[in-house]
Amino acid sequence: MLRAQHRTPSIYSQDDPLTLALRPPPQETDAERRARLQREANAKRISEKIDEELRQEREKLKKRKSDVKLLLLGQSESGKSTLQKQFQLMYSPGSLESERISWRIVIYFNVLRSVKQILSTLEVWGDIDDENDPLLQEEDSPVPGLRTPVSIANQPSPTASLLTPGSRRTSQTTRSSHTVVAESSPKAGETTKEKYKAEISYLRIRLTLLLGAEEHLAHRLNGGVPAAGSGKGGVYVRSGWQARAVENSSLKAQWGDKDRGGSGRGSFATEDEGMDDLVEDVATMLDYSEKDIQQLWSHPIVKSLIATRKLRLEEWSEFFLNDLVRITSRNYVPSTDDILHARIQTMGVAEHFFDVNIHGKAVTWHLFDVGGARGQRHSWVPYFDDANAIIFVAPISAFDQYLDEDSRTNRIDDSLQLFTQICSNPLLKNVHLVLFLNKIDLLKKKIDKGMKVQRYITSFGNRPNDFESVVNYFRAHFLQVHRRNNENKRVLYTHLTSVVDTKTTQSIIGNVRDSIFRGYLQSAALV
Ligand SMILES: Nc1nc2c(ncn2[C@@H]2O[C@H](COP(=O)(O)OP(=O)(O)OP(=O)(O)O)[C@@H](O)[C@H]2O)c(=O)[nH]1
Ligand SMILES: [Mg+2]
Repeated sequence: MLRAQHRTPSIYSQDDPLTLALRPPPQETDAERRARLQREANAKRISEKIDEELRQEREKLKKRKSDVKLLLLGQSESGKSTLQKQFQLMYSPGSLESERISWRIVIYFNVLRSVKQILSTLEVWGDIDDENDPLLQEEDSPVPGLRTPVSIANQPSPTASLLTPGSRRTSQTTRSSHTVVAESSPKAGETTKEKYKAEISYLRIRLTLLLGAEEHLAHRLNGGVPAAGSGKGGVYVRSGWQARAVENSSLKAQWGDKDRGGSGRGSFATEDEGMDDLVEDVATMLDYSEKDIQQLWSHPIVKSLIATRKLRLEEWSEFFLNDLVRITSRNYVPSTDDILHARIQTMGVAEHFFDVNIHGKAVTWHLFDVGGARGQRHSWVPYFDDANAIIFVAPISAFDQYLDEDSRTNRIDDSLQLFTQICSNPLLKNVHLVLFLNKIDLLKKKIDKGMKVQRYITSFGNRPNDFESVVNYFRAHFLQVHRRNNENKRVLYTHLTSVVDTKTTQSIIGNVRDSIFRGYLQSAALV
């Protein structure tokens, strides 16, 4: 049999070294030949698969070139993820809907953290002796953790601090306008403080078990991996956690959640049992503990500590603690407002896609929501070179706050420094730039409460301490940073925002979308 006749003719010359190398061995047996042909066929299939993948990748890349890439940048807690949720609500409401239930774990975690924070502050209060206790004496007194006020200086360079320390040390205390009122009179021989102490100890004991769950929730949210450089608490989530939680829930539903009754009160579900068991346990315990948390939250001592700013809860604590009956109810489903107020740090960079229809043209937008803590900022850079637009989010309510990562740095100072770096970065010089001066609702509240900007930022001087003057003052500093780092004469689009406010934020998003899209069409030379 002349098998050689059936060989595929070589495209290489007989002298070609490759042909020589690939030439079958001279004394090849039938079995060897079959094995060799099988190997060659396999290799060909793999090679074709790789070629196809490369082709698809090229196609994808080509397609992605025409997509809009929008980065949300800013320090931690500035409101980037909240803004991303508003985009999601506007352009992909179905996906937010499917994630809705998975937000329970974050909201429960936020509630438990707040309760824990209240109790740990009360522990310190309990140690103060009566004579020096301002809560019982109604005297003004300095607050622990006092910091030096800062002065916005005139030197916006990428590295220098934009806020330099002032000389005066100032108390952060405001005189309490609240009088401590006991709910019932002390028993014979008992002082008001003793009575309060007894009430708090009682609540502390009753809440011990519930608070034990906080650590488990944190562990679950973190995925068991502690985050370095992510600031206070270090509880963060990586991209796609909601989808994983939803997947987990539907798996549970599919399998009938057989062992639900197994984890008794007081023992938390272990990691292997899935996310639902833990969340359901916490939900049940919250339902049981609602009255105790309510009592703690409305306790005169807690109210007084808040009024005198000795207890400084997180911004979102009040939102949840004021609505405990609803949140602790057994059938609780987070509302959209709850989701917008829920707080969990972002780790790394989370990419979200939306198809945006504008003037009859559908364009895919990639929204990159980054972790803003100092230890996270290095992960932004790989996304700079093909970004089309940036929304820089700066919380201007933060004039009295300091970074969790560095308690000496005023948060407005940090925002100004970061904005300087973004404006002056050569990789970003052609990027469409939008500035959100965010958290204006909280700024209004602080000013209405009588907080003085000058107390924290000395260069504010004797300007009127009203909302408009404060906003103008901060806006002027951001505009100055932009002007001094604007060789390309690019426009800066500025908006005053409160991104938890859906109505106004969505109208601003529409505005931003149009301006980004105009720039995009021009650069893509489509108009
Ligand atoms: N009242 C109010 N709260 C806001 C506003 N913007 C954001 N928040 C809240 O501030 C908290 C922090 O917001 P996030 O969106 O998580 O902050 P982030 O910039 O993503 O923070 P990182 O992920 O750590 O970088 C959340 O509880 C939000 O609900 C606002 O304009 N007003
Ligand atoms: Mg975030």
